[in-house]
Amino acid sequence: MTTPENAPAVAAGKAAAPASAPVAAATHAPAPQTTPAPTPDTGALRSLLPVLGAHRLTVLRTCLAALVDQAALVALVTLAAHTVGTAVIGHRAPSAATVGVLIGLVLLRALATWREMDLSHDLAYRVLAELRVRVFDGLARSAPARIAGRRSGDLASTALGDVEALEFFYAHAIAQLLASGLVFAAAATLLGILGPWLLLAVVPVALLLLWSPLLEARGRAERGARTRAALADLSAESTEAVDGLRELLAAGALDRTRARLRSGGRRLARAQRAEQSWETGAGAARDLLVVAAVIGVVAAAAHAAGGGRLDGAWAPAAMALALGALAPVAESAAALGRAGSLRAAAARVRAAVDAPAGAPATAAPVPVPPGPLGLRLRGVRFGYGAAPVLDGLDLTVRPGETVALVGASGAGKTSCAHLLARYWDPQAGTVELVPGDPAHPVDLRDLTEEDLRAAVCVVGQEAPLFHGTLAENLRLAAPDATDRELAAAVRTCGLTPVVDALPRGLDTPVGERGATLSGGQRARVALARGLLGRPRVLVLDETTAHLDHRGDAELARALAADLRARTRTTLVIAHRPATVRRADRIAVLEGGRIVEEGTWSELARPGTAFGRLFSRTAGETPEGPRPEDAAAATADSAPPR
Ligand SMILES: Nc1ncnc2c1ncn2[C@@H]1O[C@H](COP(=O)(O)OP(=O)(O)OP(=O)(O)O)[C@@H](O)[C@H]1O
Repeated sequence: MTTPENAPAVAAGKAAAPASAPVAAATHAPAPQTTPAPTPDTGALRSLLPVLGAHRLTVLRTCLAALVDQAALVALVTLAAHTVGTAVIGHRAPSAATVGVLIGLVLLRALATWREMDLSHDLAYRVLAELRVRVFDGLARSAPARIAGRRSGDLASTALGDVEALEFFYAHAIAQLLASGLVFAAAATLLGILGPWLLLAVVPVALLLLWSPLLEARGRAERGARTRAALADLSAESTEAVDGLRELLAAGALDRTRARLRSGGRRLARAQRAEQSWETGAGAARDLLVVAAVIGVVAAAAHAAGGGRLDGAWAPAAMALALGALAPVAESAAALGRAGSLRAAAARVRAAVDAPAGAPATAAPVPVPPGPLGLRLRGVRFGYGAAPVLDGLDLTVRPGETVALVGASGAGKTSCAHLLARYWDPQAGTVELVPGDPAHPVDLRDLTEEDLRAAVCVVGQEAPLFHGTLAENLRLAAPDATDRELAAAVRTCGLTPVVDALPRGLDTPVGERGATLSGGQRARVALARGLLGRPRVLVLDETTAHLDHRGDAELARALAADLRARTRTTLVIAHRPATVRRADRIAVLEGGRIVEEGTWSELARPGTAFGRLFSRTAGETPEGPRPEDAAAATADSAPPR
């Protein structure tokens, strides 16, 4: 199971990082963070090969086209050289049949090249499209465990850049290797028939060519890993800079950001340069080897022809045959080398594809009991690192009840909400839904994802909206919601004036992340979105923190008046006293467990943890709220229960 401790390491496909550190990485960290180049993973490319399984026929056709392409070339140059040799030595013009075969080979080669390119790219793009979805599935399955501590640009880099980099491997390397092996075997056999001694120049060079990528594999993998890491950092840095442009501008930090981008760009350029220089050098070395082999064949063939052991017309043909056989081997060696440098990309993709589920699916799901549902956390222990955030937490919210969960900042309230949404599983204890008959609770781990999402809805403070219309955003969790239901949710959440003021009402695009709405309006949309799914358990994590006191009170009134409120169970996480005061009961979280429970009047006494909390966090004594809270609470003439 993915635990908060191991998730980031699993995610990055690299050595484990301290689990508590990563949260800050998602923000606009002032200091540049660089992704360490992961250790090259020898099996990464191989492990992605099964993805080709669904495209066996295309793989076969691609290999066949590559084989015809390479064989046609070798046959063409060999026959052409033999024709020239015959013309020079035997003074015989080529026959019409020879010319016909030469023309046929040219056409066949052109056709095969086109077909091979077409098929291999079709195969590669289909495989990449599938891999992208698998990467997304892996990220979704393991979120937020996996994405905690990873920067969104880094994730985008995996989902797009790393997958894209593998195009070469799928489009060229595989078919190339297979075809060049077969063509070389055939050409070498022919050379052996012409004169076994010719093989002495060709076979050692072929072996050397194929051995060279293995020799330099480690170095290549390390250089490739450095490039992928630099690319991921630059992608993360750029994404964060664009996302936080306003904040950077306001903080006067644009120059520093520019400097960071420049330094990231230079780091990437250095890494790419190092790869490129090596590639160029290795290419030159391969060319030298091929030329040396061809010269060897020419010398041996000339010697044999002079000694009458070889028909002179075959001497140029032997040279062409050697060249034709070795050139694809050299290309395969280049492909193998390049594949080595793709191992880092493959490792990152594999880490995403194979990411363990943050909340593994159950093998034997149980149904959610009908009727109102309460919730219960029993003996829950949970933490992100060595130290637990929640330790032996017990909390029960009865069906239909509204409980306010309060605690100092960092006490673990949001962690409770995340356990209820099953973003994580507790390390000990259980999180349960409890029906009217408390003897038959169901553990969240025994529910299907679908049932859980239908029963429990967690609305956070920063629920982002998506690019699209307001209606599309509202229907996120309930795509089949009718216009009437939409209008009702809009009314309940006090969005009617907002919708009326929009140029196209509910069909108005809200901009990326809901940029055209205010924070309070976004919070209302998030709540309406949650209500449309008709959850039986609603968890509001500082959902109304962006609203003013009046808005908060209005929303509470509307929620209480909502027909389903009688059966809906609500856990409210809030700092605002007026919000807390409306709850039926208050639970105080301190030191990882619930230390006090009771109504406002029971707890609002000096000397209680609740009293200490509110005098500290709200500048208010528990005996009496501040004037504005008192006003809001009074205005709230219809407390929920
Ligand atoms: N993904 C995470 N990785 C590591 N540590 C985390 C993560 N999320 C929260 N924490 C830590 O867990 C502790 C509890 O955080 P949590 O968000 O649950 O507190 P909270 O009571 O909701 O705080 P607040 O009232 O400020 O929102 C904090 O110390 C926080 O730094």
